[in-house]
Amino acid sequence: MTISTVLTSRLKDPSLALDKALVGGEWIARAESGKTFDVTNPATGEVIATLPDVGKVELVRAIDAAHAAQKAWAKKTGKERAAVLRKLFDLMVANADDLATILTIEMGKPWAEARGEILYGASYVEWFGEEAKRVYGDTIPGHQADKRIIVVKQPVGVVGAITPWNFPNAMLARKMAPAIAVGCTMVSKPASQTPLSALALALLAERAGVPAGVFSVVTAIDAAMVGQEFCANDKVRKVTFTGSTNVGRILMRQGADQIKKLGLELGGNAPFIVFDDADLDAAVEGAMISKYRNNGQTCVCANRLYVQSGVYDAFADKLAAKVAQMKVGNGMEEGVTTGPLIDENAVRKVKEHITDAVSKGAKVALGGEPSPLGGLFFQPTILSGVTSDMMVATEETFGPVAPLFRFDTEDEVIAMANNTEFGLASYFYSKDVAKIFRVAEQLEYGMVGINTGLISTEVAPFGGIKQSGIGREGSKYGIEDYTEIKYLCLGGIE
Ligand SMILES: NC(=O)C1=CN([C@@H]2O[C@H](COP(=O)(O)OP(=O)(O)OC[C@H]3O[C@@H](n4cnc5c(N)ncnc54)[C@H](OP(=O)(O)O)[C@@H]3O)[C@@H](O)[C@H]2O)C=CC1
Ligand SMILES: O=C(O)[C@H](O)CS(=O)(=O)O
Repeated sequence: MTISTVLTSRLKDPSLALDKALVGGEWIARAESGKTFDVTNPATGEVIATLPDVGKVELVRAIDAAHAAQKAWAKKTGKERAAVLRKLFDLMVANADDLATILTIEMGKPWAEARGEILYGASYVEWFGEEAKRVYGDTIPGHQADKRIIVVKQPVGVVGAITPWNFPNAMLARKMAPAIAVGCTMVSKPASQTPLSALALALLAERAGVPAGVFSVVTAIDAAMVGQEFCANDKVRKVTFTGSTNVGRILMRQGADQIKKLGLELGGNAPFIVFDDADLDAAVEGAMISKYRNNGQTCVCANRLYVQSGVYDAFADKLAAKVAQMKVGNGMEEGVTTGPLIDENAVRKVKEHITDAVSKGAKVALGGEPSPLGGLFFQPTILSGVTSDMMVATEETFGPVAPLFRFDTEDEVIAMANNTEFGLASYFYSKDVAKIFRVAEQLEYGMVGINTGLISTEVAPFGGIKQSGIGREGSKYGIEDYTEIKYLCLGGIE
C-alpha cells in the first residue's frame, strides 16, 4: 500500500513508517480481500497512509502463528525474555523522535506530548523487562506428612489485544510488554485511526529479537470481527482491551461462552475536587494537566471539577488565566499546546455537552466555540455554574471542557463525586492530613490523585472499578494478569 512523503520526509528513519500489517512474522502489503483503508492526519485532513484492511483469514493466520510460537517463547528463561525487552526499550528511546512524529501526524497530539507518550510506553517495556525475571511462585507446608506443595505461575498463552487511538503507542506497550515478558504471545489490533504507531512498535520489536509470530499487529476496519474472533477462538486465552465501556461490555458478552480471561481498561468520569484549604496554585496546575492533557482525550481526565465555595471564584479566575495561555494548532508546530480532536464525532460531543450545559443555566467562562482554525480544532473551554443535571456531569466529555461545580460540605462533594457508574481516576486537593485520609478512603475509584493531577506511571497499578474495567496494568500487579497459577501437590515423599 502507500505511505505519504508528508510523513516519511519528516523521519530520520523512514522505514519506521509502515504500510503493511504484521501477520505471524510476515509483513503483508495486501489483504487477500484486496480491501484497504486510509489513515488521515486530524490536523490537516490529509491521507498519510493507506493500509491493508485484513480480514478473518489473516487474523486467524496470526492467531495460529502466535499459538505455534508460544511454547518455544515460554521455554526461554525470564532472563532471555528480559534481554529482548531491554533491547526494545533501548530502540524505542533511540527512535523516540521519529515515533513521536508518526504519533503526532496520525493522532494529532502536540509533538512534545507525543514524545512523552513514547517514553511513557517505553517505561512499561523497561519495567516488565525487569519483572520478567521475578515471576515468583510459592512453596506451602504440606497438609500431610508425605505431601509437598509448590505453586508456580505460567503464561496464560495467546493474548488478543485491542487498543484505542488516544495513546496509540503507550496503550499497546502497556499490554505487549507484560504479555511477552512472562512468555505469552500476542495478536494486537490498533484503532484504525492510529495504526502506524503500533506498526512502528512491531518493527522495533522484531529488530529487538522478538521471534516471528510472538507479536502480530493486524490492521483492520472491522473491529467487531476481530473482537468476535478473539472471543470465539479457543487458541486465544485472554482478551485485553482499552477503550469505551460499551465495547468492553460487548467483549464480556462475547467472551462468556468460553469464560474468556479479560483485561478491561474502560471509560472514566473523574471528579477533581478543590477544598477551601487547598494550595490553589497547585490545584490550578493539577487541573491543567488532568483536564487538558491530550486535549482532554484521556480516560483519566478530570471530567467534573468540584470547587468549595470559599475558593470557587479565586480558583475559576486562576484557571481561566492559565487556560487563556494555551495555543491551539497543528501538533507539529513549535509552541502548540493543544492539537485537533480526533474526529467529527468528538467535536460533535464537545459541542453537545456545552450546548446542553448552557441551556440548563451554565455560563461559558472561556472558549466554548470551535477554533477559528476550523476543522477538528476546538477552543479550550471553562464552564461555570454547572449542576448535576447537565450531561457533563454524567457523560465523559473526552474533550477540552472544564465544567466547574460549586460545593459547600465534604459529605456533599463525596456523594456527588461517587454518583457515577464509573470508577477509574479521581483527584482532590487539600492540606489537611485527616481530611486526605477521610476523602481518599471514601472515593469509589481505582486511583486517587492527592495534590497532583498526573498519576499515570508504570510503577503503579492503573485501572478502575465499577464500569471502568477489570484488572490492572503496570506495576507488580500488572504482570499477574498475564499468568495462571498452578498448584503442584507431590505425594509419597516419605
Ligand atoms: N481506561 C482506559 O485506559 C481508557 C479508556 N478509554 C475510553 O474509550 C473511549 C474513547 O476511546 P475510543 O477509541 O473511541 O473507544 P472505542 O471503544 O470505540 O475503540 C477502542 C478500540 O476498540 C475497537 N472497537 C470498536 N468497536 C469494537 C467492537 N465491537 N469489538 C471489538 N473492538 C471494537 C476500536 O477499533 P476502531 O477504532 O478501529 O473502530 C478501537 O481499536 C472513552 O470512553 C475512553 O474513556 C480510552 C482510552 C483508555
Ligand atoms: O488511554 C488513556 O487514557 C490512558 O490510560 C491515560 S494515561 O495512562 O496516559 O494516563
